[in-house]
Amino acid sequence: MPSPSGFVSKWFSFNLDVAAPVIRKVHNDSALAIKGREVAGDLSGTCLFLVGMMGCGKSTVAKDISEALSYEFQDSDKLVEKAVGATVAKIFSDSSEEKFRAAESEALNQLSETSNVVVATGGGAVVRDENWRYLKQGITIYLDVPVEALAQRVVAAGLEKRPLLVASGPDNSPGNAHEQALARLSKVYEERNKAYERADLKISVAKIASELGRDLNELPPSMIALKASVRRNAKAH
Ligand SMILES: Nc1ncnc2c1ncn2[C@@H]1O[C@H](COP(=O)(O)OP(=O)(O)O)[C@@H](O)[C@H]1O
Ligand SMILES: O=C(O)C1=C[C@@H](OP(=O)(O)O)[C@@H](O)[C@H](O)C1
Ligand SMILES: [Mg+2]
Repeated sequence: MPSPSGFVSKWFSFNLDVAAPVIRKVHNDSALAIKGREVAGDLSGTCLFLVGMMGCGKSTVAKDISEALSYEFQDSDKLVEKAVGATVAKIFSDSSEEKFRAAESEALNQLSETSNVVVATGGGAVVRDENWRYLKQGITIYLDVPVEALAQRVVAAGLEKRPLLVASGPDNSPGNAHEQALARLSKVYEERNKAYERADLKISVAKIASELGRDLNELPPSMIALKASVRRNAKAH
């Protein structure tokens, strides 16, 4: 039978193991809330636009930032779906990418005239010059995530939601779903890298993970949101 003191120390070490992630989350959430209030004062209503590759976490992280700032959250893909009356995948398959891009530009145009909104843009929003006129009405934040991690996430989430990663016509590309997604994402990244760099602020998720000694995929979105919260003068660089 274990001694009472042995039992007590075992009990506490067990509970610390279980509680550590919870404590970290509570700590992180309250740090985000404090920083949110501070940053919201500086922003005075200026919109934030998150840009970056498919799967980098724009939709997830933008929601956390909006809550911390007491801002509204909008996802340009959702606005496009509402305006067209079809899912992104359906717009691509039944109409064309061009139709999707036109509706995306219109959604960004409307969002650029609002205030107190954090916007998750679609990964391709940075490609059209016209869109930068809208994005630059607010502060743009590039969430940079390595393509290897993007491939894991988009395959896990299901590729059907991201038509650009699904082969059109007979697919003769070698490899499994992960390898195919990785190859397509790498190509898209090559084409868009420079456009993402036009953002006012770049958040390297790999760098945050390495500074915190954490795995890239186990970094809570709220922690990324904390690093991505900006001051008004972020536009100056
Ligand atoms: N920090 C994170 N760590 C691990 N997975 C994440 C993280 N942020 C988002 N994800 C997951 O990655 C996938 C893509 O996220 P999402 O926010 O939709 O990206 P985006 O809008 O940039 O395409 C989702 O399944 C989401 O749950
Ligand atoms: O990179 C792209 O061109 C796209 C990204 C998607 O949004 P997410 O970046 O939220 O996946 C969506 O807008 C559409 O499938 C096209
Ligand atoms: Mg999204």
